[in-house]
Amino acid sequence: MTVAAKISLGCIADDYTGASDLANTLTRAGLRTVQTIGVPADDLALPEVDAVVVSLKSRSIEANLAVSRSRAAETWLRGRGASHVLFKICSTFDSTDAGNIGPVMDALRADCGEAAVLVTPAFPETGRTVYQGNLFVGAVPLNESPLKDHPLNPMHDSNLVRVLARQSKTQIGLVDLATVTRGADAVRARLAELAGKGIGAAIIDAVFDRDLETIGLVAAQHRLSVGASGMGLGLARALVSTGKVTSTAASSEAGAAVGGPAACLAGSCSQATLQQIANAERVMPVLHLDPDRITTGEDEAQRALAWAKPRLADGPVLIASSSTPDQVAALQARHGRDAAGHAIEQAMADIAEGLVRAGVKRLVVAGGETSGAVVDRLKIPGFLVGAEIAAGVPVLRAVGAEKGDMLLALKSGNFGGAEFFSDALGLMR
Ligand SMILES: Nc1ncnc2c1ncn2[C@@H]1O[C@H](COP(=O)(O)OP(=O)(O)OP(=O)(O)O)[C@@H](O)[C@H]1O
Ligand SMILES: O=C(O)[C@@H](O)C(=O)CO
Repeated sequence: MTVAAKISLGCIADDYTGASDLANTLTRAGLRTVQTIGVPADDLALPEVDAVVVSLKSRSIEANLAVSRSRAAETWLRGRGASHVLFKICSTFDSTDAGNIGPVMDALRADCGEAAVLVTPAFPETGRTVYQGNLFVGAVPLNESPLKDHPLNPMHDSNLVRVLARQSKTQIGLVDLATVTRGADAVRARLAELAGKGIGAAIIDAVFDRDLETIGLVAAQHRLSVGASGMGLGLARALVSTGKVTSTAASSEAGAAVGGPAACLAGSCSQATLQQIANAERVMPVLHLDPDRITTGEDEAQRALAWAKPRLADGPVLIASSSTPDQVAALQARHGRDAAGHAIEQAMADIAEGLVRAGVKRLVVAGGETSGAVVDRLKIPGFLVGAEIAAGVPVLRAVGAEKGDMLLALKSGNFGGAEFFSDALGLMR
């Protein structure tokens, strides 16, 4: 990839929707940003940028693989001059006791020799706040939120000091809100105190964007941080306010229209996505896939494509595998969690491939794993960031794609308003 100047910020995201969420935040904060799919090939030509977000699909894979892929991304980013690397995780800390946040953090920390790493999934714009190390999703603790029913990583403990300690080899400390409120020097002093005790990482509280700005000022002087888009916001604002980045991100190229047929795919089973699908039924044809048939190897993708193709000329369509938590649990009990998830992701990728072959140029995908499967199948190497559809979800313009110009929106399961699908298509011309 041609990145002419040294980049100011390197980011490794553990899924593709999370990467576009972060790329969106960095762009809005003024950093010229590109999102790449995996570690870029040497011949991928991209514009000069301040930040690169390397998207991995490493959230729910085996921890060893997540570590080796993250390390490869880190090597690439540091090789392009990134003195700070942000490991972007989910704002709801999606992971299991086996990882992958702890193992990846431990490996990256060892590689760069960081004494104590700041960690926060806070992203106040989407209702994710951290207080006394406990993550809140809106008004409720993580373990009472819909994340308790996540198909791949159900979250049953809201205390992130405990959650991360179960995954990491180092001890985990806390930098509390009272310290953050006293400012960057107080945070630095607390971090030094923790490092002095051999504590290698700390969950840091944040409730408002101003907390993230304080955190960003401290983190930017370190080599590594772990967090969601809020940490990105803090780092980006620190880079701009200290004059390390002087550019202003504005990519008119990313916003140019592509025309052509449009379609939406939903593999997320989050409460937000279920509501968005129900609302979409009022404005576009919706096909509900049969997850049992997919998991037993029936060709649901062909049925979906036969249904969609004749409708594309009349306007957008939506194809969804999404089910309620009870139905998801029942399917997983019959077929196994990973087998069911994988089969459905591959069916979604088959459908996306068929739709693009049929001329679709504008594609909205709901769900991180689902987006990963789709983007991989379409062999898209990277994205430029366009308009913001909803907090954490930008319009993306594919760069270097075999199929030419395409616009995509990759929606994290829980993001977006009730009319997300029509909101997205309204901005993807
Ligand atoms: N009806 C279903 N029953 C069981 N699993 C399903 C069903 N529909 C989709 N899945 C699987 O559930 C998982 C959903 O994960 P995905 O990351 O796509 O959405 P999400 O977790 O809501 O989004 P995000 O990671 O962005 O928060 C995928 O593996 C998908 O294949
Ligand atoms: O941080 C978030 O919540 C999202 O960007 C995400 O990673 C969901 O997959």
